[in-house]
Amino acid sequence: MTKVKTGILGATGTVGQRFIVLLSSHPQFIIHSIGASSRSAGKKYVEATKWKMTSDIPEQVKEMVIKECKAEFFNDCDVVFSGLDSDVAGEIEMEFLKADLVIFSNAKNYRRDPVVPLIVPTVNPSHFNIIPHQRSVYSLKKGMLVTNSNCSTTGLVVALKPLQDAFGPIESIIVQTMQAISGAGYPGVSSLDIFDNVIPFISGEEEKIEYETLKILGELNSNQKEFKLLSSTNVSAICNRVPVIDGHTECVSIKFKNQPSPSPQQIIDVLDSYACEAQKIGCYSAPKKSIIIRYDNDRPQPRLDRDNGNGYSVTIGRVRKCNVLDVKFTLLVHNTVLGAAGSSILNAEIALSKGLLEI
Ligand SMILES: NC(=O)C1=CN([C@@H]2O[C@H](COP(=O)(O)OP(=O)(O)OC[C@H]3O[C@@H](n4cnc5c(N)ncnc54)[C@H](OP(=O)(O)O)[C@@H]3O)[C@@H](O)[C@H]2O)C=CC1
Ligand SMILES: N[C@@H](CC(=O)OP(=O)(O)O)C(=O)O
Repeated sequence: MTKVKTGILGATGTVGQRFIVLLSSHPQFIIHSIGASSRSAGKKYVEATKWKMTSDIPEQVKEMVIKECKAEFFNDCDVVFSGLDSDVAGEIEMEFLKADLVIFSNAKNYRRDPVVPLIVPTVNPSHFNIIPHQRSVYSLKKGMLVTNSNCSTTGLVVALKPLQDAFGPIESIIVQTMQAISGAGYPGVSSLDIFDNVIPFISGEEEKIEYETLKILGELNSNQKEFKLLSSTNVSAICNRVPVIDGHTECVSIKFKNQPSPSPQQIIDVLDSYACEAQKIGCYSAPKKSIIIRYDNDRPQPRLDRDNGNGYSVTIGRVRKCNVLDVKFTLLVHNTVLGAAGSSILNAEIALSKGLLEI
């Protein structure tokens, strides 16, 4: 089988390193080109990177020379994954799109764009249907730009999607996050700030969760050209940084529009039996279970549950009645796997199976 040639932008960063690990053993994709800033360009990967993954740098990547993130250097890639800093992602990703390249981005820059889908692979792959329209807007033959969501939003929508499908619209969502340090990139939050501490502010995070949830759980109009955001759902997010390396924990309370609301057991049954499209079509990275339910009172925990489903599952526990809204629970998502690089990769697998990639 011909492997899909992939490029990685921001390959030296936290998300970029996760891309390297996940792609180095991928049966369909091969790492072909890597890019980062001009500080790293021209250097061998092993020399330019402060490697922070628990496995070693894959042999095939160590000696690769980092390129500048210019479309001309990635023209021969079938797919380009972006883990670029959002300060530069906007301009670079647009240059790549206009060069008719295929980009799967982790950055926030185009998530709100009316012709760019915001796709969590285990939730809303139907939003790929906007791609023909995007291609006509930008006069593209084979290129496209697909974003995946903010890492905390990712965990939240995985839990809400099956509930919305089964029980109808969700009227109110209140979510409090406890987000890992790796979410801030490298070197990120200083140890003097985060050790023995909790920081009750992550710039722009609450606004992203409150907006992105409505786009992802919304739908495409029947003409497949416009996203219809959920309009009658209120989302309130409170975000905290905590001294955890990987894995975002979220305490969620929700109220359904339709009353009487489902019981906690009905909620558990629906979450537990959720099978997403990526699983059904047999995508390589799709977890066997998108949602893993834990029944113990003290789970999920980041250290114990973040690698469930190789980091592609969301783990949910403590599902119970809420005395203010209808139901509350705690969830855990791996912020750099399903919350970042893994989502891009699984999105690319879905695009491949939908025939959207020209290889
Ligand atoms: N960490 C996480 O959990 C999540 C991150 N994201 C998003 O993913 C993206 C990457 O995040 P993260 O990996 O944490 O960030 P890092 O700061 O760890 O890495 C940033 C990367 O961008 C590169 N870069 C910086 N400036 C330039 C430039 N001028 N030109 C080209 N490349 C440049 C860096 O290269 P160099 O090493 O050469 O400086 C590095 O490879 C961000 O947009 C972030 O918001 C999304 C979801 C979760
Ligand atoms: N802000 C997130 C990570 C991130 O970069 O998010 P986004 O891709 O939405 O900017 C965190 O700190 O955990």
